[in-house]
Amino acid sequence: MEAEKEDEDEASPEEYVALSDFIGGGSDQLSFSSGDRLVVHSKPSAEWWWAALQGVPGYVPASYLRLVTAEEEEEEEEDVSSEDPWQDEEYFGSYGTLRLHLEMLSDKSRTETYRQVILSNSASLKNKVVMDLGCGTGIISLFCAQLAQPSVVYAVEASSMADYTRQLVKQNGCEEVVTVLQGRAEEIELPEQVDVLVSEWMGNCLLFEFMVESVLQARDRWLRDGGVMWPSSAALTLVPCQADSYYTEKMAFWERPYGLDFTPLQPLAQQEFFTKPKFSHLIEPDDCLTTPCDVICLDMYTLQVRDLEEMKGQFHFCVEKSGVFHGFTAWFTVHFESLEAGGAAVELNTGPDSEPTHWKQTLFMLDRPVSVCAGDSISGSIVLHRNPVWRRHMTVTLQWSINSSTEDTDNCQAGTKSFPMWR
Ligand SMILES: NC(=[NH2+])NCCC[C@H]1O[C@@H](n2cnc3c(N)ncnc32)[C@H](O)[C@@H]1O
Repeated sequence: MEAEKEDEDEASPEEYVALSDFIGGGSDQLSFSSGDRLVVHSKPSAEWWWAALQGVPGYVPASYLRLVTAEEEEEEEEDVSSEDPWQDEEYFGSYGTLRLHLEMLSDKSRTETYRQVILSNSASLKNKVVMDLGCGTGIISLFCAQLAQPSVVYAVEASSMADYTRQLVKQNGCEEVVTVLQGRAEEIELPEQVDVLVSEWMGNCLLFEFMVESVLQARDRWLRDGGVMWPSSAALTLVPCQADSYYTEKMAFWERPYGLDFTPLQPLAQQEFFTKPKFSHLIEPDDCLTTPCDVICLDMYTLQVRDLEEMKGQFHFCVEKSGVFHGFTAWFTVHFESLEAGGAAVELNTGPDSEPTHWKQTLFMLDRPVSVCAGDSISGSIVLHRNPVWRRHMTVTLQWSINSSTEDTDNCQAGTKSFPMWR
């Protein structure tokens, strides 16, 4: 085994494709997005390999990578446009493994909220027909069968996880109520319309992955008139914020490392660390410079797929305390209306004042921080522009202007920046 390993270390570089996103911890780990191509130079251990992404070297977790086959390389020579704009192979491939399901099931705030929705609507769910879109391991369908008496739950799952979901349904004695259908929700056939369409479709910054498109198509095809969407509505919330520790870690670091001046690297640092949003950011409530504001609100009954191409929101923030404006942080809240008229809605809030979730929050760093004072205002707009080619991706464009409250300076600092998520 040893000899073989050494041989591998000497092997010529090989090209691998990333099966899902990875955020590198520590300075020598490489971050990458699902679908990225990495060149693996050496395999010092089974778990961690030394690789490069667009020339930037670092350690990568071997389990996230799949060797690019000779056929794929040939295909690329022939016709690069053969790439699936939905990247379904990588997307459903990653959901065919346990890693993401474990992350979602371990997220108590998320999973308990869906359990609470079922529990608080238990009586109204009696004899109802339910569709669980993108059921994954089937947790929501199992809650329905365990906590209520629907007549049937159609648990739809496109990835290979569906085979295991059937076993879990049987293992928990729910096969009378829950029917697992493997396939894309846009393509499967249900035997009947549904009274309730429940799904956990929210991605980073609410929309990344654009699974919401599948939910809208299923709504238009399978939700009966008067049927209920869970979630019923969604809101993207934004706040101008400080991000001093992140700024220090990625930018200020280069000022005096070990007494040396490394500032010529700062343009590189800005490009590498501040060009894309930082997802899984945890903002402290104290980092908020103003009261957060809902900038985009989605009504799941009226939202149309065409609306997803470009969603815009305006904002006008009043700075409540002096500090450094490093960027904006975004998160989302979804609401589940009660099946009973007038009943209380259930809310899942992924913001800093709620229990942390696996989504955490998303940080958009400005190129240069700006000092602001209480009384200043930060006005502008946010545009979520869906990627016309890569249909699960989008670009978030923020435009802002800062109006200083102190009369003597009429400096109205303005700026705009576009952040790809992730292509
Ligand atoms: N909240 C999210 N961002 N992701 C959590 C739910 C994702 C689950 O839905 C499945 N899934 C996603 N899209 C679809 C689809 N169109 N049809 C069936 N299953 C799907 C996917 O395979 C995974 O098991």
